[in-house]
Amino acid sequence: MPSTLGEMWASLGTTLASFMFMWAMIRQYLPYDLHRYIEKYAHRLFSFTNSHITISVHEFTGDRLKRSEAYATVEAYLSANSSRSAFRLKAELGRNSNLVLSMDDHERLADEFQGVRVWWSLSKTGSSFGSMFHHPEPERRYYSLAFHKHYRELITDSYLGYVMREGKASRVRNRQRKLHTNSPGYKWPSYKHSMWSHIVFEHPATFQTLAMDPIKKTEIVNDLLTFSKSKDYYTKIGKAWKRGYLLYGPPGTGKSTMIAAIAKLLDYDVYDLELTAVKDNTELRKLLIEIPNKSILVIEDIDCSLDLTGQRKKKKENSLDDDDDKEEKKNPIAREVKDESSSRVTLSGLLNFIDGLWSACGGERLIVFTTNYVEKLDPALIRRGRMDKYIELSYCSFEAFKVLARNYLEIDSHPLFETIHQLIDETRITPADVAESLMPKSISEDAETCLLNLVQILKEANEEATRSMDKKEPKEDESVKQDTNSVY
Ligand SMILES: Nc1ncnc2c1ncn2[C@@H]1O[C@H](COP(=O)(O)OP(=O)(O)OP(=O)(O)O)[C@@H](O)[C@H]1O
Ligand SMILES: [Mg+2]
Repeated sequence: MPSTLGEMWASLGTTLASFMFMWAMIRQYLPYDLHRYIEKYAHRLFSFTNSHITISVHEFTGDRLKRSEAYATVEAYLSANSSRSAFRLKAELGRNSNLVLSMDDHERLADEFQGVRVWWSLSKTGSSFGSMFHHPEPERRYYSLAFHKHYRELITDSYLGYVMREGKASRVRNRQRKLHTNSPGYKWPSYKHSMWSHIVFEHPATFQTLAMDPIKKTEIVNDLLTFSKSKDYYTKIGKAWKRGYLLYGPPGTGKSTMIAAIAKLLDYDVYDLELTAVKDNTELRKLLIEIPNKSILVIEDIDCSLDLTGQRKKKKENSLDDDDDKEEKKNPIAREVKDESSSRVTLSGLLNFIDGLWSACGGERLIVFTTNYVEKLDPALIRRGRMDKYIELSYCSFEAFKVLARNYLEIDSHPLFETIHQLIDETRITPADVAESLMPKSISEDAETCLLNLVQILKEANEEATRSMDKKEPKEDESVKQDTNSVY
């Protein structure tokens, strides 16, 4: 008898799942009012007779701003099962260029947990095309889980937890690191349009290949690893789980390279925020909400991204005889176009973004600013608490050179190392320049030729520096200033 009852429930479940599947297909082609009407009465009718429960997991939540983590996790969990039993699958590129399969729209599949059968289906509402009856509605996907009401507790208490755990593990296994950037131009963001667009991030830099003082390097690596394991600690001290890094130093000293190395070390995604493309503070907040955990938010060259002090605007407002202002007054359309194209992100908006209330949504997040001119930054932006760690990337030391020699020439020692040691200590040369001269320019060039190349460049740079020092001797203050800002 129990087996007959079991079979009956199973067949009822299958019928119900088939019905839901058919309905999801049909409703796309019906006018919006009609399918809402049918659904309303169908639900009422089913609630009298239905012995099954359905749980939906929608793709977008939180006022439709953010893709639901639960949805992505269910998708990952089902992807492992779907490749075995679903008939229509979609494929996406996963880690190491492997294809990851998941069920396609309007597909369904059965799963079993502790001898209980459940049914998953993927449905879609809305469509990108309009019809003669209605306007196009944005597409929204959702998974439905159907099971017999007899197993309510088992499914809600155990099965869903199991799906989440398995799904998360599968996401980690198949995850590919991505480089995201904010995409301007979506005036009316919709369900389909994320505020960010991305590509797969395969930067080869690691901390091993990064040329810098080894003690400083170990300290940074330890700091990062401690951060990534400190969830409980941050909760205990009542602080949002995030950390700010300010990387500063002359161009070509490895700031961007270090960001790539951090992403690799922690297996985080990179969100490269182009501040000048952000329309205003509201858009900035939306961008922040979309950034998931385990990510690095990067704002490069923060000193030239925007006029963050707001002073330029004030100055402009005051100077009525400014040519541009006159032009704008004469031509209101020109002003409008200018307003549209220029960003209205303010310093206070950015500070709120970093450590205001909004910054606490999500966790395990690094915020990295880079600049060539740390002294130009507003102190409010880089005070402790906002930027927790300042890292100076400077000119190439002998230790850093040794790392580059290992990377580029695969050597740990050479008779020329001593000469290079002496010269490099007296010269201000960036790791980028050293790297360039160490790179063989043809297949016939061996390590010695490359090292001689470097010796030559170091000597030239030294002579050049002495010459310019001689010239500028009388204006000592100015020369020091220029040296710190020099561009190689
Ligand atoms: N510390 C370093 N270790 C290893 N390679 C480096 C280092 N610094 C620079 N390089 C090499 O020089 C190139 C330029 O470096 P990178 O883009 O990281 O400099 P940056 O400090 O970000 O410069 P900018 O201030 O102009 O953005 C890199 O592609 C890398 O090959
Ligand atoms: Mg850079």
